Amino acid sequence: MLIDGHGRTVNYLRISVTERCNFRCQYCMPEKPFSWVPKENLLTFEELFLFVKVAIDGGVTKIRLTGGEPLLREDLDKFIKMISDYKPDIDLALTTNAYLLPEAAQRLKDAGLKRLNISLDSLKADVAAKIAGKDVLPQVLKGIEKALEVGLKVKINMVPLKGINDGEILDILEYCKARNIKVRFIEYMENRHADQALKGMHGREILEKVKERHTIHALGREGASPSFNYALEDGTEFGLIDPHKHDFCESCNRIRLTAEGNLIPCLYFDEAMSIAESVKKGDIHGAANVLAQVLKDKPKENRWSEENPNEEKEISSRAFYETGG
Ligand SMILES: Nc1nc2c(ncn2[C@@H]2O[C@H](COP(=O)(O)OP(=O)(O)OP(=O)(O)O)[C@@H](O)[C@H]2O)c(=O)[nH]1
Ligand SMILES: C[S@@+](CC[C@H](N)C(=O)[O-])C[C@H]1O[C@@H](n2cnc3c(N)ncnc32)[C@H](O)[C@@H]1O
Ligand code: SF4
Ligand code: SF4
Repeated sequence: MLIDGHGRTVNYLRISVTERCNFRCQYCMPEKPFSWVPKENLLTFEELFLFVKVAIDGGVTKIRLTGGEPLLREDLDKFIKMISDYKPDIDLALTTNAYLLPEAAQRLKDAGLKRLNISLDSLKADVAAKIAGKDVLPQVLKGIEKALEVGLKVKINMVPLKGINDGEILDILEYCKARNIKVRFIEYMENRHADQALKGMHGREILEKVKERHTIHALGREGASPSFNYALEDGTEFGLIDPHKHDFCESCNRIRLTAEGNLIPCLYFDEAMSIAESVKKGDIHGAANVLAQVLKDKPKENRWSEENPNEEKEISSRAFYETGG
């Protein structure tokens, strides 16, 4: 078992396979970064897999591939198959913007992928284009339908933003309800890479919108997930991810690995330690030692603070496109 310095069990590894993306979401990467990590600095899938084996052997039971946009990385299905063959019962999932899913979904499923979390912020083409920086909606909707058709389990992530897509919370809920998929509304997390003019919706405001049409009751948290779940009157479930509360940090079970081999103990902070040197040498013990050190130093909680008029809001300098969210 992997236990961190605060006694929490870590069994969830999120791997960002690329920081590149085909979208420019306002809350994540409104402009192309000044420079990408050069291709030669990326770890190969064989090198990443060496660490995956260390993590699985240590006690990781859930792996999520993310990015940037993970479907931009060539041969992703081969990496999925390597992990799935090594541990067939692993909870193996992917977070994607779905743009490339229409042609990729079947391959991902065949390779052993089990679940997909898909970002869908609007059902209006012009609003989706405003958020993502290009016309994406038709392709994203096609991607969702294809994923369902091939039998992948799907969840939807929506980030409600004031004055942009805040009027669509009920529509996205209806869209998901009709397809029997769960939506999680994510509070916008302030960070230095986002468009600084954005205003996120507070979890309380999101719930108020849902209550305009539904009666809801709280179900609670699902294990160590940051999502707090609710049910509508007919049993339809949805979730709220609210990082401005720190209660889910108490049971944090995750670490993050970037495409260049930085092992990140917490989504909020800049700290990281590299496994690149070890995995490039095939040094399993070296990689395990870096993992042990990162677990030891894992922060207790993030610093996104509750709305407090007397306090300036904390802003993370971590890029979501680098950590994979
Ligand atoms: N504050 C905080 N937010 C997180 C963390 N992990 C995920 N989130 C938020 O939740 C969003 C959705 O995460 P996903 O990539 O869908 O993964 P997940 O929520 O672990 O997915 P499930 O395995 O389906 O529960 C992320 O983009 C973040 O906004 C975390 O460790 N801390
Ligand atoms: C960084 S993206 C990577 C995977 C893929 N490109 C996607 O968009 O699903 C992962 C998740 O992070 C979320 N995200 C990005 N920036 C965020 C922010 N500032 N606040 C809250 N969630 C954010 C996105 O909505 C998405 O669900
Ligand atoms: S949220 Fe995902 S799709 Fe949007 S810019 Fe970031 S990495 Fe790309
Ligand atoms: S903010 Fe940091 S400590 Fe809290 S759940 Fe996320 S990774 Fe864990």
